[in-house]
Amino acid sequence: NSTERAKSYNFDEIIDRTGTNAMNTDGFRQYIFNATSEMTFPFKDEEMIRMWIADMDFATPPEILDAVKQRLDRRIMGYSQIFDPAYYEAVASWMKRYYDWCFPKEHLETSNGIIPALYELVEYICQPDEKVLILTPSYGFFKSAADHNRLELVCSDMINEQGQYTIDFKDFEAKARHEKVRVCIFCNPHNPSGRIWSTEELERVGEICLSNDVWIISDEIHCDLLRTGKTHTPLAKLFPATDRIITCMSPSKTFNMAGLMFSNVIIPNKGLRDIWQARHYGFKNPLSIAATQAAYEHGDAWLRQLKLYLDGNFAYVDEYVKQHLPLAVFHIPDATYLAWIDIAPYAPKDVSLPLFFAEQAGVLLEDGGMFVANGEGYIRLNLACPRSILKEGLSRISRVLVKQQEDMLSVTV
Ligand SMILES: Cc1ncc(COP(=O)(O)O)c(C/N=C2\CONC2=O)c1O
Repeated sequence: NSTERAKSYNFDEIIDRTGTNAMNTDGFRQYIFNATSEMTFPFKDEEMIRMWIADMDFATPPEILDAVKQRLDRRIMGYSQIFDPAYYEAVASWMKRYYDWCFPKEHLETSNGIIPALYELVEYICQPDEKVLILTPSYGFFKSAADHNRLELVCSDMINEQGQYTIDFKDFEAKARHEKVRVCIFCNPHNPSGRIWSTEELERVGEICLSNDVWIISDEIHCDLLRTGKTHTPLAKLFPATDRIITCMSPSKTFNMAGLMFSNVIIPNKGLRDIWQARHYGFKNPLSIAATQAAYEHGDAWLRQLKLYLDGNFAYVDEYVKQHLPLAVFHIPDATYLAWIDIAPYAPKDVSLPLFFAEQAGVLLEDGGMFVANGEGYIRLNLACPRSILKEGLSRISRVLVKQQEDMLSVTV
Protein backbone atom coordinates (compact mmCIF):
# COMPACT_ATOMS: atom_id res chain seq x y z
CA ASN A 1 0.00 0.00 0.00
CA SER A 2 1.05 3.63 -0.25
CA THR A 3 2.50 3.92 3.26
CA GLU A 4 4.54 0.74 2.69
CA ARG A 5 5.85 2.11 -0.63
CA ALA A 6 6.59 5.49 0.98
CA LYS A 7 8.55 3.99 3.89
CA SER A 8 12.10 2.97 3.14
CA TYR A 9 14.42 1.79 5.89
CA ASN A 10 18.12 2.57 6.03
CA PHE A 11 20.07 -0.67 6.43
CA ASP A 12 23.31 1.08 5.46
CA GLU A 13 23.26 3.25 8.58
CA ILE A 14 26.11 2.51 10.97
CA ILE A 15 24.80 2.72 14.53
CA ASP A 16 27.08 3.07 17.55
CA ARG A 17 26.29 0.29 20.03
CA THR A 18 29.11 1.05 22.51
CA GLY A 19 28.00 1.79 26.04
CA THR A 20 24.72 -0.10 25.61
CA ASN A 21 25.72 -3.27 27.47
CA ALA A 22 25.66 -5.10 24.12
CA MET A 23 27.07 -8.63 24.06
CA ASN A 24 28.05 -7.94 20.45
CA THR A 25 30.50 -5.15 21.36
CA ASP A 26 31.40 -5.98 24.96
CA GLY A 27 30.72 -9.70 25.53
CA PHE A 28 33.02 -11.38 23.02
CA ARG A 29 36.02 -11.92 25.28
CA GLN A 30 34.00 -13.99 27.74
CA TYR A 31 31.68 -15.72 25.24
CA ILE A 32 34.15 -16.63 22.46
CA PHE A 33 37.44 -16.83 24.35
CA ASN A 34 36.30 -17.54 27.89
CA ALA A 35 38.62 -14.67 28.87
CA THR A 36 38.37 -11.60 31.07
CA SER A 37 38.14 -7.99 29.91
CA GLU A 38 41.92 -7.77 30.30
CA MET A 39 42.41 -9.89 27.14
CA THR A 40 44.06 -7.66 24.55
CA PHE A 41 44.23 -7.70 20.74
CA PRO A 42 46.27 -5.73 18.18
CA PHE A 43 42.95 -4.07 17.26
CA LYS A 44 40.94 -1.76 19.48
CA ASP A 45 37.45 -3.04 20.30
CA GLU A 46 35.88 -0.35 18.14
CA GLU A 47 38.12 -1.42 15.23
CA MET A 48 36.83 -4.98 15.34
CA ILE A 49 34.47 -6.10 12.58
CA ARG A 50 31.83 -7.98 14.56
CA MET A 51 30.39 -11.02 12.72
CA TRP A 52 29.80 -13.38 15.65
CA ILE A 53 26.66 -13.33 17.87
CA ALA A 54 23.35 -13.48 16.03
CA ASP A 55 21.82 -10.08 16.54
CA MET A 56 21.72 -7.37 13.92
CA ASP A 57 23.55 -4.06 13.53
CA PHE A 58 20.35 -2.63 12.01
CA ALA A 59 18.01 -0.41 14.01
CA THR A 60 15.03 -2.27 15.44
CA PRO A 61 12.04 -1.27 13.25
CA PRO A 62 10.57 2.15 14.13
CA GLU A 63 7.10 0.62 14.32
CA ILE A 64 8.30 -1.51 17.21
CA LEU A 65 10.20 1.27 18.95
CA ASP A 66 7.10 3.49 18.66
CA ALA A 67 4.98 0.83 20.36
CA VAL A 68 7.48 0.62 23.21
CA LYS A 69 7.45 4.42 23.55
CA GLN A 70 3.65 4.43 23.62
CA ARG A 71 3.68 1.86 26.42
CA LEU A 72 6.29 3.95 28.30
CA ASP A 73 3.95 6.94 28.00
CA ARG A 74 1.45 5.03 30.15
CA ARG A 75 4.13 5.71 32.82
CA ILE A 76 3.56 2.71 35.11
CA MET A 77 5.65 -0.45 34.61
CA GLY A 78 3.86 -2.77 36.99
CA TYR A 79 3.49 -6.58 37.08
CA SER A 80 2.07 -7.70 33.77
CA GLN A 81 0.53 -10.67 32.01
CA ILE A 82 -1.11 -10.89 28.59
CA PHE A 83 -4.79 -10.02 29.05
CA ASP A 84 -5.39 -8.11 25.82
CA PRO A 85 -6.74 -10.54 23.15
CA ALA A 86 -4.99 -8.39 20.52
CA TYR A 87 -1.69 -10.12 21.39
CA TYR A 88 -2.84 -13.60 20.34
CA GLU A 89 -4.70 -12.10 17.37
CA ALA A 90 -1.44 -10.47 16.18
CA VAL A 91 0.55 -13.71 16.54
CA ALA A 92 -2.18 -15.86 15.01
CA SER A 93 -2.62 -13.45 12.08
CA TRP A 94 1.13 -13.52 11.35
CA MET A 95 1.24 -17.35 11.43
CA LYS A 96 -1.77 -17.54 9.13
CA ARG A 97 -0.45 -14.92 6.67
CA TYR A 98 3.12 -16.26 6.49
CA TYR A 99 2.75 -19.99 7.14
CA ASP A 100 -0.94 -20.70 6.62
CA TRP A 101 -0.83 -22.24 10.08
CA CYS A 102 -3.14 -21.76 13.04
CA PHE A 103 -3.25 -23.09 16.56
CA PRO A 104 -5.72 -22.69 19.45
CA LYS A 105 -5.18 -19.70 21.73
CA GLU A 106 -4.91 -21.93 24.80
CA HIS A 107 -1.78 -23.59 23.35
CA LEU A 108 0.14 -20.30 23.36
CA GLU A 109 2.57 -19.70 26.20
CA THR A 110 5.44 -17.19 26.30
CA SER A 111 8.98 -17.35 27.62
CA ASN A 112 11.79 -14.90 28.35
CA GLY A 113 13.57 -16.24 25.30
CA ILE A 114 13.77 -19.58 23.53
CA ILE A 115 16.89 -20.75 25.34
CA PRO A 116 15.15 -20.67 28.75
CA ALA A 117 12.15 -22.39 27.17
CA LEU A 118 14.42 -25.19 25.90
CA TYR A 119 15.89 -25.61 29.38
CA GLU A 120 12.44 -25.82 30.96
CA LEU A 121 10.77 -28.01 28.33
CA VAL A 122 13.60 -30.56 28.40
CA GLU A 123 13.33 -30.71 32.19
CA TYR A 124 9.55 -31.12 32.13
CA ILE A 125 9.59 -33.80 29.38
CA CYS A 126 12.54 -35.96 30.43
CA GLN A 127 13.11 -38.31 33.34
CA PRO A 128 16.58 -37.97 34.92
CA ASP A 129 17.99 -40.97 33.02
CA GLU A 130 16.66 -39.94 29.60
CA LYS A 131 18.44 -38.44 26.64
CA VAL A 132 18.22 -35.45 24.28
CA LEU A 133 18.68 -35.95 20.52
CA ILE A 134 20.01 -33.21 18.23
CA LEU A 135 21.39 -32.90 14.71
CA THR A 136 24.98 -31.68 14.40
CA PRO A 137 26.42 -29.21 13.72
CA SER A 138 24.08 -27.51 16.13
CA TYR A 139 23.46 -24.22 17.87
CA GLY A 140 25.48 -24.62 21.06
CA PHE A 141 22.60 -23.95 23.46
CA PHE A 142 20.87 -27.14 22.31
CA LYS A 143 23.72 -28.99 24.02
CA SER A 144 23.42 -26.67 27.01
CA ALA A 145 19.75 -27.62 27.39
CA ALA A 146 20.85 -31.23 27.96
CA ASP A 147 23.87 -30.31 30.09
CA HIS A 148 21.81 -27.87 32.19
CA ASN A 149 19.44 -30.73 33.00
CA ARG A 150 22.27 -33.26 33.51
CA LEU A 151 20.88 -35.33 30.66
CA GLU A 152 22.91 -37.20 28.09
CA LEU A 153 23.14 -35.58 24.68
CA VAL A 154 22.85 -37.80 21.61
CA CYS A 155 24.16 -36.26 18.39
CA SER A 156 23.24 -37.32 14.88
CA ASP A 157 25.84 -35.89 12.48
CA MET A 158 24.32 -34.53 9.32
CA ILE A 159 25.71 -35.64 5.96
CA ASN A 160 27.74 -32.90 4.29
CA GLU A 161 28.32 -33.27 0.57
CA GLN A 162 30.27 -30.30 -0.77
CA GLY A 163 28.65 -28.02 1.74
CA GLN A 164 25.11 -29.31 1.17
CA TYR A 165 23.74 -30.69 4.44
CA THR A 166 21.17 -33.47 4.65
CA ILE A 167 19.93 -35.57 7.54
CA ASP A 168 21.46 -39.04 7.91
CA PHE A 169 18.08 -40.64 8.49
CA LYS A 170 19.57 -44.10 9.08
CA ASP A 171 21.64 -42.74 11.92
CA PHE A 172 18.89 -40.42 13.16
CA GLU A 173 16.34 -43.25 13.31
CA ALA A 174 18.78 -45.62 15.04
CA LYS A 175 19.32 -42.99 17.74
CA ALA A 176 15.65 -42.05 18.02
CA ARG A 177 14.89 -45.74 18.55
CA HIS A 178 17.07 -45.81 21.68
CA GLU A 179 14.62 -46.44 24.51
CA LYS A 180 16.03 -43.59 26.63
CA VAL A 181 15.95 -40.90 23.94
CA ARG A 182 12.90 -38.88 24.96
CA VAL A 183 13.12 -35.53 23.17
CA CYS A 184 14.58 -34.15 19.95
CA ILE A 185 15.44 -30.47 19.80
CA PHE A 186 14.97 -29.78 16.09
CA CYS A 187 16.12 -26.58 14.42
CA ASN A 188 13.82 -25.53 11.57
CA PRO A 189 15.31 -23.58 9.72
CA HIS A 190 18.70 -24.86 10.77
CA ASN A 191 21.43 -22.83 12.46
CA PRO A 192 24.28 -22.89 11.37
CA SER A 193 23.71 -24.43 7.91
CA GLY A 194 20.74 -22.21 7.06
CA ARG A 195 18.82 -25.15 5.58
CA ILE A 196 15.05 -25.02 5.25
CA TRP A 197 13.94 -28.63 5.58
CA SER A 198 11.75 -29.94 2.77
CA THR A 199 8.28 -31.26 3.49
CA GLU A 200 9.60 -34.79 2.93
CA GLU A 201 12.46 -34.28 5.39
CA LEU A 202 10.08 -32.75 7.95
CA GLU A 203 7.67 -35.68 7.55
CA ARG A 204 10.47 -38.20 8.04
CA VAL A 205 11.77 -36.43 11.16
CA GLY A 206 8.25 -36.30 12.59
CA GLU A 207 7.40 -39.90 11.77
CA ILE A 208 10.67 -41.25 13.15
CA CYS A 209 10.34 -39.31 16.42
CA LEU A 210 6.63 -39.78 17.01
CA SER A 211 6.72 -43.51 16.20
CA ASN A 212 9.54 -43.93 18.73
CA ASP A 213 7.82 -41.97 21.53
CA VAL A 214 10.26 -39.05 21.13
CA TRP A 215 8.83 -35.59 21.74
CA ILE A 216 9.96 -32.83 19.37
CA ILE A 217 10.78 -29.26 20.32
CA SER A 218 10.82 -27.48 16.95
CA ASP A 219 12.91 -24.37 17.36
CA GLU A 220 11.74 -22.14 14.49
CA ILE A 221 13.27 -18.85 15.62
CA HIS A 222 14.83 -18.23 12.20
CA CYS A 223 11.65 -18.98 10.24
CA ASP A 224 10.90 -15.40 9.13
CA LEU A 225 14.46 -14.82 7.87
CA LEU A 226 14.15 -16.50 4.49
CA ARG A 227 15.80 -15.71 1.19
CA THR A 228 13.22 -13.99 -0.99
CA GLY A 229 11.03 -16.59 -2.61
CA LYS A 230 11.67 -19.34 -0.05
CA THR A 231 8.92 -20.63 2.21
CA HIS A 232 8.89 -22.15 5.70
CA THR A 233 6.67 -24.96 6.95
CA PRO A 234 6.13 -25.24 10.70
CA LEU A 235 6.77 -28.89 11.63
CA ALA A 236 3.59 -29.06 13.72
CA LYS A 237 1.54 -28.02 10.69
CA LEU A 238 2.36 -31.38 9.06
CA PHE A 239 1.26 -33.36 12.14
CA PRO A 240 -2.12 -31.93 13.22
CA ALA A 241 -3.08 -35.18 14.97
CA THR A 242 -0.21 -35.18 17.47
CA ASP A 243 0.25 -33.06 20.59
CA ARG A 244 3.91 -34.07 21.03
CA ILE A 245 5.43 -31.27 18.93
CA ILE A 246 6.20 -28.01 20.77
CA THR A 247 6.90 -25.01 18.50
CA CYS A 248 9.17 -22.16 19.59
CA MET A 249 9.01 -18.94 17.60
CA SER A 250 9.97 -15.35 18.31
CA PRO A 251 10.28 -11.92 16.68
CA SER A 252 13.63 -11.54 18.43
CA LYS A 253 15.74 -12.71 15.47
CA THR A 254 13.42 -11.35 12.80
CA PHE A 255 13.21 -7.79 14.13
CA ASN A 256 16.47 -7.46 16.10
CA MET A 257 14.83 -7.35 19.53
CA ALA A 258 16.58 -10.27 21.29
CA GLY A 259 17.35 -7.95 24.18
CA LEU A 260 13.62 -7.73 24.95
CA MET A 261 13.76 -11.44 25.74
CA PHE A 262 10.33 -12.60 24.63
CA SER A 263 9.29 -15.65 22.64
CA ASN A 264 6.20 -17.71 21.88
CA VAL A 265 6.03 -21.36 22.92
CA ILE A 266 3.13 -23.33 21.46
CA ILE A 267 2.39 -26.36 23.66
CA PRO A 268 -0.47 -28.53 22.38
CA ASN A 269 -0.14 -31.24 25.04
CA LYS A 270 -2.39 -30.43 28.01
CA GLY A 271 -0.32 -32.30 30.58
CA LEU A 272 2.91 -30.56 29.56
CA ARG A 273 1.11 -27.20 29.44
CA ASP A 274 -0.19 -27.75 32.98
CA ILE A 275 3.37 -28.39 34.19
CA TRP A 276 4.59 -25.29 32.34
CA GLN A 277 1.84 -23.16 33.89
CA ALA A 278 2.60 -24.54 37.34
CA ARG A 279 6.39 -24.17 37.12
CA HIS A 280 7.17 -21.38 34.65
CA TYR A 281 7.53 -17.86 36.10
CA GLY A 282 4.61 -16.27 34.31
CA PHE A 283 4.89 -12.49 34.73
CA LYS A 284 6.02 -10.66 31.62
CA ASN A 285 7.81 -7.48 30.67
CA PRO A 286 5.12 -5.05 29.45
CA LEU A 287 7.56 -3.44 27.00
CA SER A 288 8.31 -6.86 25.49
CA ILE A 289 4.60 -7.61 25.10
CA ALA A 290 4.05 -4.27 23.34
CA ALA A 291 7.09 -4.77 21.09
CA THR A 292 6.17 -8.31 20.11
CA GLN A 293 2.58 -7.42 19.33
CA ALA A 294 3.73 -4.45 17.22
CA ALA A 295 6.26 -6.62 15.37
CA TYR A 296 3.52 -9.00 14.26
CA GLU A 297 1.01 -6.22 13.55
CA HIS A 298 3.28 -3.77 11.72
CA GLY A 299 6.56 -5.51 10.80
CA ASP A 300 5.75 -6.63 7.26
CA ALA A 301 7.22 -3.71 5.31
CA TRP A 302 10.46 -3.63 7.29
CA LEU A 303 10.89 -7.40 6.99
CA ARG A 304 10.34 -7.29 3.24
CA GLN A 305 13.07 -4.69 2.85
CA LEU A 306 15.38 -6.47 5.31
CA LYS A 307 15.11 -9.67 3.27
CA LEU A 308 16.05 -7.84 0.08
CA TYR A 309 19.02 -6.22 1.81
CA LEU A 310 20.19 -9.58 3.17
CA ASP A 311 19.74 -11.11 -0.30
CA GLY A 312 22.18 -8.45 -1.49
CA ASN A 313 24.65 -9.19 1.30
CA PHE A 314 24.55 -12.90 0.53
CA ALA A 315 25.01 -12.27 -3.19
CA TYR A 316 28.05 -10.14 -2.34
CA VAL A 317 29.56 -12.89 -0.16
CA ASP A 318 28.87 -15.51 -2.84
CA GLU A 319 30.66 -13.46 -5.50
CA TYR A 320 33.50 -12.44 -3.19
CA VAL A 321 34.26 -15.98 -2.03
CA LYS A 322 34.22 -17.29 -5.59
CA GLN A 323 36.66 -14.58 -6.63
CA HIS A 324 39.00 -14.32 -3.64
CA LEU A 325 38.70 -17.69 -1.89
CA PRO A 326 37.97 -20.10 -4.74
CA LEU A 327 38.88 -23.18 -2.67
CA ALA A 328 36.33 -22.32 0.03
CA VAL A 329 32.87 -23.90 -0.10
CA PHE A 330 29.89 -21.59 0.39
CA HIS A 331 26.26 -21.79 -0.65
CA ILE A 332 23.74 -19.01 -0.09
CA PRO A 333 21.55 -20.49 2.66
CA ASP A 334 17.76 -20.82 2.35
CA ALA A 335 17.31 -18.99 5.66
CA THR A 336 18.98 -17.10 8.54
CA TYR A 337 21.38 -14.20 8.12
CA LEU A 338 24.35 -16.45 8.82
CA ALA A 339 26.96 -17.48 6.25
CA TRP A 340 28.45 -20.92 6.97
CA ILE A 341 31.69 -21.24 5.00
CA ASP A 342 34.10 -24.16 4.70
CA ILE A 343 37.52 -22.49 4.64
CA ALA A 344 39.49 -25.66 5.46
CA PRO A 345 41.82 -25.38 2.45
CA TYR A 346 43.03 -21.99 3.70
CA ALA A 347 42.74 -22.30 7.45
CA PRO A 348 45.79 -22.55 9.68
CA LYS A 349 45.93 -25.97 11.28
CA ASP A 350 45.61 -26.64 15.00
CA VAL A 351 44.78 -23.09 15.99
CA SER A 352 41.63 -21.49 17.33
CA LEU A 353 40.08 -19.88 14.24
CA PRO A 354 38.18 -17.26 16.27
CA LEU A 355 41.47 -16.28 17.95
CA PHE A 356 43.34 -16.33 14.63
CA PHE A 357 40.83 -13.97 12.98
CA ALA A 358 40.51 -11.70 16.02
CA GLU A 359 44.27 -11.27 16.32
CA GLN A 360 45.29 -11.31 12.63
CA ALA A 361 42.27 -9.67 10.96
CA GLY A 362 40.39 -7.82 13.70
CA VAL A 363 37.29 -9.84 12.84
CA LEU A 364 35.08 -11.48 15.49
CA LEU A 365 33.47 -14.67 14.25
CA GLU A 366 32.49 -18.13 15.40
CA ASP A 367 33.86 -21.39 14.00
CA GLY A 368 32.62 -24.96 13.64
CA GLY A 369 34.11 -25.84 17.01
CA MET A 370 31.40 -23.71 18.63
CA PHE A 371 28.58 -25.76 17.08
CA VAL A 372 28.85 -28.95 19.17
CA ALA A 373 30.31 -31.30 16.50
CA ASN A 374 30.65 -31.98 12.77
CA GLY A 375 31.69 -28.42 11.90
CA GLU A 376 35.45 -28.75 11.42
CA GLY A 377 36.97 -26.22 9.02
CA TYR A 378 33.92 -23.95 9.00
CA ILE A 379 33.48 -20.34 10.04
CA ARG A 380 30.11 -18.65 10.55
CA LEU A 381 29.64 -15.00 9.60
CA ASN A 382 26.75 -12.83 10.72
CA LEU A 383 25.71 -10.88 7.62
CA ALA A 384 23.05 -8.75 9.35
CA CYS A 385 25.17 -5.61 9.07
CA PRO A 386 25.59 -2.66 6.70
CA ARG A 387 27.21 -3.75 3.44
CA SER A 388 30.19 -1.44 4.00
CA ILE A 389 30.99 -3.35 7.21
CA LEU A 390 30.51 -6.67 5.44
CA LYS A 391 32.91 -5.63 2.68
CA GLU A 392 35.59 -4.65 5.21
CA GLY A 393 35.13 -7.89 7.12
CA LEU A 394 35.43 -10.06 4.01
CA SER A 395 38.45 -8.10 2.80
CA ARG A 396 40.24 -8.64 6.13
CA ILE A 397 39.31 -12.34 6.25
CA SER A 398 40.47 -13.09 2.71
CA ARG A 399 43.67 -11.07 3.16
CA VAL A 400 44.82 -13.10 6.16
CA LEU A 401 43.71 -16.42 4.65
CA VAL A 402 45.49 -15.81 1.34
CA LYS A 403 48.63 -14.77 3.25
CA GLN A 404 48.26 -17.88 5.42
CA GLN A 405 48.08 -20.05 2.32
CA GLU A 406 51.12 -18.33 0.76
CA ASP A 407 53.07 -18.89 4.00
CA MET A 408 52.05 -22.56 4.01
CA LEU A 409 53.11 -22.99 0.36
CA SER A 410 56.45 -21.21 0.91
CA VAL A 411 57.25 -23.57 3.77
CA THR A 412 56.38 -26.69 1.76
CA VAL A 413 58.34 -25.58 -1.39
C1 LIG B 1 18.26 -21.94 16.89
C2 LIG B 1 18.26 -20.87 17.94
N1 LIG B 1 17.44 -20.99 19.03
C3 LIG B 1 17.41 -20.05 20.00
C4 LIG B 1 18.21 -18.94 19.92
C5 LIG B 1 18.18 -17.90 21.03
O1 LIG B 1 16.88 -17.64 21.38
P1 LIG B 1 16.56 -16.59 22.55
O2 LIG B 1 16.91 -17.27 23.84
O3 LIG B 1 17.42 -15.39 22.28
O4 LIG B 1 15.10 -16.32 22.38
C6 LIG B 1 19.05 -18.76 18.82
C7 LIG B 1 19.91 -17.52 18.74
N2 LIG B 1 21.09 -17.77 18.03
C8 LIG B 1 22.21 -17.17 18.26
C9 LIG B 1 22.45 -16.06 19.18
O5 LIG B 1 23.84 -15.76 18.97
N3 LIG B 1 24.39 -16.66 18.07
C10 LIG B 1 23.44 -17.51 17.61
O6 LIG B 1 23.64 -18.40 16.81
C11 LIG B 1 19.09 -19.75 17.82
O7 LIG B 1 19.89 -19.63 16.74
